Amino acid sequence: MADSDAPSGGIVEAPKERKDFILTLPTPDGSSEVIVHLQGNEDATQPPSLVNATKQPRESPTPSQGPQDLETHIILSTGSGHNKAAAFFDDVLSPVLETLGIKNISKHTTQSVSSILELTRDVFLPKANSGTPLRIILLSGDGGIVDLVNGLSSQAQSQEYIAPSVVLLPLGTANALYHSINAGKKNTWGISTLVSTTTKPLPIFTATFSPGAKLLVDEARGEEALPADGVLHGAVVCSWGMHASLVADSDTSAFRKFGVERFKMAAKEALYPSDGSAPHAYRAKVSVLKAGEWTALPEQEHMYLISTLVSKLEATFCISPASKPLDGSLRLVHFAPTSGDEVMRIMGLAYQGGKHVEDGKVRYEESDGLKVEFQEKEDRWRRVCVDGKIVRVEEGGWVEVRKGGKSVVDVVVDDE
Ligand SMILES: Nc1ncnc2c1ncn2[C@@H]1O[C@H](COP(=O)(O)OP(=O)(O)OP(=O)(O)O)[C@@H](O)[C@H]1O
Repeated sequence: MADSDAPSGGIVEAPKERKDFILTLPTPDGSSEVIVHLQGNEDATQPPSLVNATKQPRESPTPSQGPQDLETHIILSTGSGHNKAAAFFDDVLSPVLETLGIKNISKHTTQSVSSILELTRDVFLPKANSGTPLRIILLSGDGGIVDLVNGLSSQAQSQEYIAPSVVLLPLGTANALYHSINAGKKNTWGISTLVSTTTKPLPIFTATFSPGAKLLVDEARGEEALPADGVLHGAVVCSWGMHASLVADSDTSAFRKFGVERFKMAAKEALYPSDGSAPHAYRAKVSVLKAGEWTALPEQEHMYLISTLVSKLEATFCISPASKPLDGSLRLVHFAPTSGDEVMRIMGLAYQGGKHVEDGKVRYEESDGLKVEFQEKEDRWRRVCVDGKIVRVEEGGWVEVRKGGKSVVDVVVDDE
């Protein structure tokens, strides 16, 4: 999408150009290198295809430092994005791994919405707790990583706990974490990190909900209890107001097939109600935590409220330009109710490298936490988004977000 006329809600029209690119990866034993030739998709939001992967001896072999000795798992999240994880594995990843000589990988294919959480609790957590270093290659969107984080946080970690290393391959819709970690770099779809040995702890936040809050599942047809302590962990954003409503309203299989367009479609309905009324003004007492002190915002009504650990919500949608990859800072982005056109204008600035934060209507600041005490009667205005998951809070309830919490996974990043 042309930057200047981007609609709100995180929508990008893909550039219609095809670009080939070549990656050179050392084999884990250091003796050879693999030349991976990929053909970019015309639609840049869709994964590339493999032209070929060829191996050649290295001019000066380096001693083995690669990740070949680690127990490695691959997760294919078949419900993510355009449902391309399994095809990407077969057509691209599997031949590349084979040429690299990386074998003995356990492959897990999701069968349901809870597959990653169950796998994490049943397999990864016990291994990590017993001190086994794990490498997990994750083909999913942000939902996969948040399931890993919550699964690994579901019980106390042992003294021997070793945080699994996670290689992120962005096969979801928005892939906010991946695009934020790799901001300013060429999108290699994570292939460049397959043999990296550099890892960084993944910063997280905790969102604590008032009793009775429920996780909405199955296109909001069902609901599940939250963990007993009411805590969800996130690595991307916690939001309420317009952003959470757009994510929730467009999380149906009917909308999902449109990719990132789904947010735009939901935005039209939310910002221009068919009865001609103004967009909903979300009512709550909102407080911000800084240096141990809570301060209430002067506004009682809100439109947009996000607490974010990342800079980008999509490849080109920069919600927090001051956030640096994996720096652990939490930032608030907020504005009060306004017209649909104004929301479109402000959100359009986010596509211009995050210029919305310079707009007089937008509050943008670093904080240590956020508390929302809801003053809404209708359920639909009390929906909170944690990294794409939707939690409905009870009437009179609240959510409190705080940065920090024990990092339970390390993210594999490009070796320098
Ligand atoms: N086989 C499956 N059946 C049902 N649900 C699935 C299946 N595989 C994955 N899912 C669910 O689909 C959702 C995919 O979320 P994920 O965040 O990975 O992708 P996304 O929403 O397209 O991307 P993003 O969050 O980056 O926009 C998750 O809730 C996941 O549990």
